[in-house]
Amino acid sequence: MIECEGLVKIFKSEEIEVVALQGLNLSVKQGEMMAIIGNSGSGKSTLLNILGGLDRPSAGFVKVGDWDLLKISDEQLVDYKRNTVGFVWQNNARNLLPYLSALENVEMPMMLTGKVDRQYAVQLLEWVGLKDRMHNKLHQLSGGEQQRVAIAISLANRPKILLADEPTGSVDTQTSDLIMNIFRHMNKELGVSIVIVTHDLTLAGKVDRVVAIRDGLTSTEFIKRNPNLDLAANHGFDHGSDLHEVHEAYVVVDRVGRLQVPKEYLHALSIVDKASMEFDGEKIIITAPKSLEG
Ligand SMILES: Nc1ncnc2c1ncn2[C@@H]1O[C@H](COP(=O)(O)OP(=O)(O)OP(=O)(O)O)[C@@H](O)[C@H]1O
Repeated sequence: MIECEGLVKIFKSEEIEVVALQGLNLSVKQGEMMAIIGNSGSGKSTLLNILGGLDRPSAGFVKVGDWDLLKISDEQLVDYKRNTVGFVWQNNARNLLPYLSALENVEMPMMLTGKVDRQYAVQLLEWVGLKDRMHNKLHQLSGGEQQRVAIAISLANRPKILLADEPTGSVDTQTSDLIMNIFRHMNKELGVSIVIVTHDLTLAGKVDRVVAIRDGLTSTEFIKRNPNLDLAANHGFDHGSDLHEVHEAYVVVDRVGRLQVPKEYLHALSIVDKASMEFDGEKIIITAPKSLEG
């Protein structure tokens, strides 16, 4: 569904050039629900904005469904944004119209594509638990309820992928759990792929696969050991828990064999620009460069 290879994004201004993504690889399957984690500035939002068609990649390869996002025309991009991807932001004011009711808000994107389907709009609001409130104006709803309307809106045009940037960033733990359950339900019910960007490890623990981004590259991949642990996630897997408790961690190796060694490891061994590497038949051992004079 999503294929990124060697994806590069450079932001240029008069004084500086920032390489936000420096050859990132990522693959997401149809129907998968996964999370992307990373520190502030690691490139998460940049990646999501490219996948959402809000920003153009600089180089590399990125395909979503049938669309090649490097080659897509401006006209096709409008179609892509309306029909292929849905977006949920932390600050939901971006997709909501305060003077309209919840139902009218969900029908708005449908109107833009000329395909209003009231029954489906009501169904979406039922799935997010707001059927009883559908005729309320947005300002009559709480922040958490508005976020749930935003999820219904993002799915109005039946996108194949839902992109969520810190979707639970400004709600309490209870609402955050509710929102994650809604995502899971939508994922199962509609088969929509869901990519959640977050720096909340508790939240990341509730999906099957987590990919960590470091310095604009995918560095580590965590895969759930036992999907049935979902149950555990809902009952007590909570604050302070570490992703490692339910996920197996893997370092990402790209097609040509590159992998990213964590900075702290390199620092601990005073490895700066080169290292020695040995293979003992079972393990690959990386050490500080062995002196040639030795
Ligand atoms: N429009 C822009 N112009 C210049 N630099 C940018 C722009 N957008 C992002 N950057 C830079 O690109 C890098 C990646 O930023 P990005 O917002 O993708 O990180 P992030 O992982 O989403 O961080 P956060 O969790 O804080 O949102 C940062 O160094 C950031 O300063």
